[in-house]
Amino acid sequence: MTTQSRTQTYPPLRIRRLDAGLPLPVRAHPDDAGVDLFAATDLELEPGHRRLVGTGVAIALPVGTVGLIHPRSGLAARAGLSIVNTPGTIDAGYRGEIKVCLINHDPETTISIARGDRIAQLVVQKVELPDVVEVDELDDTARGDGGHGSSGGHAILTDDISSDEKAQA
Ligand SMILES: O=c1ccn([C@H]2C[C@H](O)[C@@H](COP(=O)(O)OP(=O)(O)OP(=O)(O)O)O2)c(=O)[nH]1
Ligand SMILES: [Mg+2]
Repeated sequence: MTTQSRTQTYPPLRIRRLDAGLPLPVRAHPDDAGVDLFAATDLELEPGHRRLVGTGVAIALPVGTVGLIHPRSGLAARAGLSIVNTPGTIDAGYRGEIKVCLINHDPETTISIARGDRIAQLVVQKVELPDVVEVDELDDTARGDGGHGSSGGHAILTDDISSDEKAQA
């Protein structure tokens, strides 16, 4: 028995199939965030290689939303497949084919993808569209300009450890 279900209705996601031989992309489960996208072509990705792959669909997102193209975790864990520019950004005004820049992160094994395989997922989110306004000063905050590990607790790279520390380790 499911414990939760949709309580809200959402505007439909308008998808145009550019490739009638592929099924309409859908969510694997009704409450999933991602709509799975198919590969429109067969391809082989050698270790470390990347390829821009068509999905055979175009969409019309409402203004004020963005489509984010995320990798699928199963393929990432099993095969090392990911997306170079993850998450890819689909602008509301884009009407071309959604393409995915796949990359094989596995150091040894070539990944074979067949036309019709689900290679990525589209997540639609609301987005702010503020005008860009130049200012001379920014307000003070507790963090200020500290970043990139300033709060500590990050992993130490082997090369960061001095030879004395290595000897003690
Ligand atoms: O993974 C992606 C990312 C983008 N796009 C499409 C939709 C998006 O609206 C357009 C532009 O994407 P982006 O702004 O990320 O690329 P850019 O390099 O800045 O190109 P542009 O100058 O066209 O904005 O390309 C895809 O099909 N797949
Ligand atoms: Mg751009």
